[in-house]
Amino acid sequence: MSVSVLGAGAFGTALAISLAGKGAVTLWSRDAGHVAEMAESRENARRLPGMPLPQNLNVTSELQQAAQNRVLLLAVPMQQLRRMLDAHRAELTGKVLVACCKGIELTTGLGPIEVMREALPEAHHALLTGPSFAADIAMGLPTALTLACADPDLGKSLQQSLNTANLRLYRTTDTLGAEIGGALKNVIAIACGAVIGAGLGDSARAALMTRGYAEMQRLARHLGAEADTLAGLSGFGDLALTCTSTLSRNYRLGLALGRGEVFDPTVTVEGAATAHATDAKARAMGLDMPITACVVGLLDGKLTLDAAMTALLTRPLKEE
Ligand SMILES: NC(=O)C1=CN([C@@H]2O[C@H](COP(=O)(O)OP(=O)(O)OC[C@H]3O[C@@H](n4cnc5c(N)ncnc54)[C@H](O)[C@@H]3O)[C@@H](O)[C@H]2O)C=CC1
Ligand SMILES: O=C(CO)COP(=O)(O)O
Repeated sequence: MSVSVLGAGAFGTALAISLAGKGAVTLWSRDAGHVAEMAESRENARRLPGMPLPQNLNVTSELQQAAQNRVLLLAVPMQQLRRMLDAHRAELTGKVLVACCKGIELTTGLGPIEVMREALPEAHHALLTGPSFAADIAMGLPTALTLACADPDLGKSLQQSLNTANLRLYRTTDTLGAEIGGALKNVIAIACGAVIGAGLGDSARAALMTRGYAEMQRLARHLGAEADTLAGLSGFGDLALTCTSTLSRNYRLGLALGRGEVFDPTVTVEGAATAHATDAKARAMGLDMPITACVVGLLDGKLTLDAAMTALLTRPLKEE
């Protein structure tokens, strides 16, 4: 099955490089200048420098060309997904769309699968998510991800097509659980970065990861996802990676917050919008998500880290 990747950011480029080990791949960017640069240098110097593009990786800014393939990986940030679907409805109708983004849409509270179902019901939908840094994938280092698809037959077929020499795919039909895991781990990673940045120690981080995981499961159960999905790569796996590595942009934003430093606003940090979307959704549902609420307070400058820690440490005592 031939594949195209739409969105030539770090992740899209890394996936295209890995998939090119199996056969021809097309990588689309909306920016013709960027495509010309990549075609000339055989590198995506803007987003994934130092990783050569294999010869059978074709770069294009013509969506019609990329959309000749049936399977399209959508590797744009979560808050851009709907805009992309709306802009290219004609070309994307009837295709197999695999969202590769992590987050909750700010305006609707929906995850990537739900946004695709709403915006383009005339397509087939799946989600690729889990612990992986773009640079690791592009370097050929071993990685395992979750391929979530409600249709079990399509899920099996995508698992075969998208599995590569260094990208091992596990599948699930619980798309909601996979969405929640991938989205919320970024929020908890911001919190973990903040406590480490402020010098509050590894024990505090372990507490936040564990109680953050409880928050993720609470939301998943409330929305009808399978709590077990959260124990897999898309939840626990990605939480472990993102909360402990300075390669993570979400964790680095947290570090900057904890140190009182400014963070580059042009960097893609999915957890910021997702924290706001999740906090609003949890409040509307009457669900207790105190770490997410604290992250929102920190991001908005309405809560100091000291105040956030006091708020978390003085909550009523309860069973684990
Ligand atoms: N970078 C990584 O290591 C990983 C990223 N992801 C996820 O992949 C998604 C994308 O992240 P990155 O590639 O890292 O971001 P990035 O910031 O490197 O690239 C995003 C790309 O999307 C393009 N884009 C933005 N809006 C667009 C639109 N409306 N239409 C077409 N193209 C558009 C931009 O031009 C840019 O090339 C995020 O949801 C992220 O969480 C997942 C796993 C690993
Ligand atoms: O999702 C990722 C790792 O699985 C990448 O993390 P960041 O978006 O925080 O860089």
